[in-house]
Amino acid sequence: MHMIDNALLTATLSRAAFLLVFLTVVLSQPKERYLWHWLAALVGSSLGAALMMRFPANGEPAMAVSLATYFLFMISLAGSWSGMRLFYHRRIDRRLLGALLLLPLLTFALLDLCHVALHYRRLVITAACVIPAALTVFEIVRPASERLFSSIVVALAFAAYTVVLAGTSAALLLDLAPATLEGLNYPSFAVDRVASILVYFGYIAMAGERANRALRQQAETDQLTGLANRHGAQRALSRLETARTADPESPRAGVLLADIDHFKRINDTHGHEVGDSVIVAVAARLRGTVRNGDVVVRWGGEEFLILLPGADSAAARAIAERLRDAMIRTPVHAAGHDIPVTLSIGIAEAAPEGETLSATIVSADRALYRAKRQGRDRICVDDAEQGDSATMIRPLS
Ligand SMILES: Nc1nc2c(ncn2[C@@H]2O[C@H](COP(=O)(O)OP(=O)(O)OP(=O)(O)O)[C@@H](O)[C@H]2O)c(=O)[nH]1
Repeated sequence: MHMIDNALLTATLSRAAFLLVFLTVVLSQPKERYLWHWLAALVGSSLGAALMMRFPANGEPAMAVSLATYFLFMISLAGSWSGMRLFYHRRIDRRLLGALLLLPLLTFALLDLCHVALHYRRLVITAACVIPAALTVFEIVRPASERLFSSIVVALAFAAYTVVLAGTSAALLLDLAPATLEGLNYPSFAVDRVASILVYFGYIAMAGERANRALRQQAETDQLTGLANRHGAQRALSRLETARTADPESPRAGVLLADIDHFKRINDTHGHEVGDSVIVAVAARLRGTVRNGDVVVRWGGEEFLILLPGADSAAARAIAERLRDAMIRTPVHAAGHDIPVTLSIGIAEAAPEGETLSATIVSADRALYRAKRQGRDRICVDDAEQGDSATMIRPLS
């Protein structure tokens, strides 16, 4: 057996093993269309490698075998590209996909009819392979809303394919490489061995990384309002806390706890679904009233935490007034009812070198409790600077 046969045989067997693993991944998430494209790509490259074993080392196989083999390799590269587009929620241009698959084969057959030397026919196929390989790299590196760590591995693999294919094309064009299978394939085999492993595992890692992110996002998001939930708030809290600890001169941060007044009555009068709509409307109003860098959290049932990085006490009070006014001015419209909603708000300030943010939230909660006790629809400030050891709770309205 030739060395090239050995190489092809082991490449084919290892591809078949990877394929089996990948198949289980696809079947576990059958709705992810990109996985089916990548599966087609992997099947294409496995069958292509198997068919290539039938190529004579120094000659040319039957035309049908050549075309079938090159078609499978085109499926492999074009499927990688189309799968990558679907992965990033991009539309696939069917005409481009068709051209990537068929144009090289048509050109190869046409050149054969015109008795063009094998050398140049193989050049056409090799050069055509560069396009989908480079496009796949482009789909990964172009700006996207989602950056996945594991995609780097796949991008590197396709960059290697692009370089080797382009290099082989240049060598064929300049007559530097023999058009024999051995001459053409030895450099690409070495790259293919490594790159195919990166691609197979990279695909699985990309799908897994995205699924993990989605799960984490889900766990940290309140499903009713779309705001961060208490669990999700921990990340923002530790980010702010780290910044405060690292820089003793860091700006203050305002902490507000806002609670809908007499919410139980709203539920009892209008029903739980209307109650839900009120919570959603209040969440949207809170989010719409604060700045982009501020953090709004659904802290509990009808309670919201608002973190205002950089806001001193006066700024936090002004924002709390704005929130309270926004609620008073416009009743919430839900299920045909205009429901008046008021908020009680507790404020505390995390001063530089002062208490931790978690402790500040406890202070804001104390101020909120006082606002409730004093009649609701009001703002109270837990102002440590006003007293010595005891904390002053000052109602603002
Ligand atoms: N519809 C709906 N109700 C909720 C949700 N979460 C909590 N609740 C209800 O909110 C009500 C809160 O009642 P309380 O804690 O007594 O507070 P309140 O009626 O707003 O009175 P104060 O806060 O003292 O002004 C409870 O009846 C909870 O069942 C939710 O997601 N949807």
